[in-house]
Amino acid sequence: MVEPTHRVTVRAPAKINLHLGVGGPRADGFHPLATIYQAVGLYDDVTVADAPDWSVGLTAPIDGVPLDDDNIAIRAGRALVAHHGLDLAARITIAKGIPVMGGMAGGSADAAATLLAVDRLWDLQTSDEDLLRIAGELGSDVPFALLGGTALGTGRGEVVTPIPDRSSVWWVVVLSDEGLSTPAVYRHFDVLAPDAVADPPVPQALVDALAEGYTDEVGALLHNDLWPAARDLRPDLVDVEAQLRILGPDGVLLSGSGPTLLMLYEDVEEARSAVADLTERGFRCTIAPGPVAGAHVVTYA
Ligand SMILES: C[C@](O)(CO)[C@H](O)COP(=O)(O)OP(=O)(O)OC[C@H]1O[C@@H](n2ccc(N)nc2=O)[C@H](O)[C@@H]1O
Ligand SMILES: Nc1ncnc2c1ncn2[C@@H]1O[C@H](COP(=O)(O)OP(=O)(O)OP(=O)(O)O)[C@@H](O)[C@H]1O
Repeated sequence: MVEPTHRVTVRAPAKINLHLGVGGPRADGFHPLATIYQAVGLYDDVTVADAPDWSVGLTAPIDGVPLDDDNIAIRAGRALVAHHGLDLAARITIAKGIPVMGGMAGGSADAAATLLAVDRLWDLQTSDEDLLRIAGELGSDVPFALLGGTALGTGRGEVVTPIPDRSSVWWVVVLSDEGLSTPAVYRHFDVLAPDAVADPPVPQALVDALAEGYTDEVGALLHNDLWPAARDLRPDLVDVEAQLRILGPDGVLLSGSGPTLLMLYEDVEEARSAVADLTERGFRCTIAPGPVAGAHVVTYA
């Protein structure tokens, strides 16, 4: 008789920040945030299978993704097993669809996917509260990758509250050949904004526009406090941003800590023609819908 394969695959989305309000650094070095997250349709698929030891691999090699204990997916797997006081291990395989070091939280998506996959693999029945807490300990963006949809993020980004979003939009994701380091962007933010407030305000007008599904207003209200720091570190982004605005999208935005840039479209045909135009001019870009679901099981065997 053939032994059953014990294997679970979880899909987790990329995120963008429709609003990223950043305050001055706290005593622990992290920055207080008031952010509106949205999950968008670029995904990593994470498969976990019983194994004698923890290990991680990619379905295709990608520079910049560690394949040792530094990989956040292994840290997530170990953390959940330790939480339950168990001595179990898994082989983790990641199929990456989210750009690496693009400010779209690819590593965070892998951590969230691994938490859910490991929970299901061994039927650990972790409560949502515990999963979100462990996620927050792994990284500021990880809880949102579990939640998906559109949400308010506070604290250092790890405290997430779903908000109503009746918009249904298309993002043209304009990639960069080189990544940007998140800590470096935050450090430069501190230089540029030494008087940043301790408590950045919730962007109520954007919250209301999302609840009503008014894409035009959402486009006009997109905002990222890290943009001045990112464009200082990567001056080439200034010209790219200007070229994107000329195409007349409903909005343009730096994704998280960058360097990925985003164009907002309500109409998918307009988004497609922007991609065709930009591709012809040598840009690397793709389309992603938003909002989409958070981490979810796709296969169980
Ligand atoms: C830029 C964003 O993606 C916006 O959602 C996040 O703020 C970054 O989230 P993340 O990559 O999950 O960040 P973490 O892994 O928690 O922290 C990485 C580093 O980013 C900086 N960091 C992150 C979050 C935050 N609120 N303040 C910070 O200063 C710190 O230097 C920290 O050492
Ligand atoms: N599973 C993983 N996938 C990608 N990067 C990982 C992973 N585990 C650890 N890392 C490390 O995390 C760093 C950030 O990678 P990631 O692709 O998550 O960046 P990002 O999308 O800019 O993140 P964020 O938007 O959360 O700041 C990389 O330099 C890489 O060394």
